[in-house]
Amino acid sequence: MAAEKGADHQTMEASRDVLKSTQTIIHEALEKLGYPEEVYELLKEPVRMLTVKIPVRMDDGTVKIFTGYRAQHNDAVGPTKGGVRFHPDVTENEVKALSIWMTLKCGIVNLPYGGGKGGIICDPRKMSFRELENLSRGYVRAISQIVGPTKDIPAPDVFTNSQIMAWMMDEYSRIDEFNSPGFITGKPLVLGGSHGRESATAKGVTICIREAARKKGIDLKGARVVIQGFGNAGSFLAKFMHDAGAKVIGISDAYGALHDPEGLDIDYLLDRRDSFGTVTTLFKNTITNKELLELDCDILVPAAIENQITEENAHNIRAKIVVEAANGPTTLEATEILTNRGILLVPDVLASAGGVTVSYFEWVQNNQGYYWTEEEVEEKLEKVLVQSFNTVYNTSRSRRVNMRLAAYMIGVRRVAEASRFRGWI
Ligand SMILES: NC(=O)C1=CN([C@@H]2O[C@H](COP(=O)(O)OP(=O)(O)OC[C@H]3O[C@@H](n4cnc5c(N)ncnc54)[C@H](O)[C@@H]3O)[C@@H](O)[C@H]2O)C=CC1
Ligand SMILES: O=C(O)CCC(=O)C(=O)O
Repeated sequence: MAAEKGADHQTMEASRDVLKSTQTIIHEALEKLGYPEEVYELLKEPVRMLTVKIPVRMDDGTVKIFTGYRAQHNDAVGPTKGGVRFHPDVTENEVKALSIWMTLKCGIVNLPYGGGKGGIICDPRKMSFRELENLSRGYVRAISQIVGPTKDIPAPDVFTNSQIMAWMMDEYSRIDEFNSPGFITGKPLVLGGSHGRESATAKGVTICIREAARKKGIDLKGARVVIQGFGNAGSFLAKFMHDAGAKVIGISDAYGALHDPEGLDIDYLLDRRDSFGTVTTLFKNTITNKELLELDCDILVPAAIENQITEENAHNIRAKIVVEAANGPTTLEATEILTNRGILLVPDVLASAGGVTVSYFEWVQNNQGYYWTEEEVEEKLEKVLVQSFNTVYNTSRSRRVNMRLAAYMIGVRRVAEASRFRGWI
């Protein structure tokens, strides 16, 4: 019995290894497209992975050594692109998987980039402003040889923001001896940021929710929405859903969740949340993140971290549509369970691509030195995401595969073709 339990545990651990599960779907997508095995061999891991040690003098005078990563999945299509995550649970495999997802996202929304991603094992919620600045600058010094406006362009992700992008841009500009706004995206507007970047991920998710709701015949007005995570993606999304007339009945952060079947006071929560997306600590009547995911609702949006919907809770999900704002929130097994139950799952590599799309717009504006209005940015984003949603949806119907596999087929084809034309495979 004990041995059986051990085996079960191992299977569960494997199903939560985001790199392994991504590799499994890439393999399946390439097989469906008829590519030979060597294409998989090239695409199953990043072509480059740098691990760095970053010494930071802390406010108490001690020196702490942080570990950071930068993964560059594949640059056949163009320079690599993707955010930097500051989180205590960052791992090498997670960063690798995140970089692969960036390649797929860029392929799906048709951006001239490959995928990259970075991460530092740290807890910014427990660090001072000065310590965070030193860590951000130290990271850029450590990875400076492999990044740059035409090589690999970072951006924000979990627990990083426009201030951190500004420090990183300034540090790179010193190393480059040049003012280099195109080195990084998600910057403050005064430093060459783009209108609409801050809310872009949530805008993209909103467009996907709207399109998915149409397909399912759900009216957004009055629809009950649950959102896990109240940071950049989750909080803007709550606002957009509220503005669209939906009822946001549940939200959460790393410490717990809030539920009100009549609809939460989103404006109040937005006003009270801190810069790390924490708000539930202000309340007594909280529920757990686990309970939040299983609430009766029409639309569920995981917008926090990986492996939240698993084979353990997928049977209990009561939403009609699940739209992944977070990267990797649903395991392979859970994807199958939800699909078999007739729940429409809009995958991360499509639903969360609004962020990198407007990052691309920011980079284009930096390169041309001419800036667009918020309306121009929004109009362009709308076009890209509606088209991408329909391409993935139609592929999933015509090839009789779920939306995740359809999205992978579209994303992986682009990088495979670029690698083939370059003569790499
Ligand atoms: N910021 C962006 O432009 C993009 C973000 N994403 C993805 O969206 C997700 C959220 O990212 P952001 O909103 O940018 O991050 P953020 O740092 O602004 O907010 C993160 C939110 O998740 C919560 N959280 C953290 N650890 C948690 C845990 N263990 N359990 C439950 N909640 C937890 C935090 O309390 C916070 O509310 C991530 O998966 C990220 O990779 C995807 C595309 C672009
Ligand atoms: O804006 C970007 O370049 C990347 C955003 C990101 O890291 C993501 O989509 O996961």
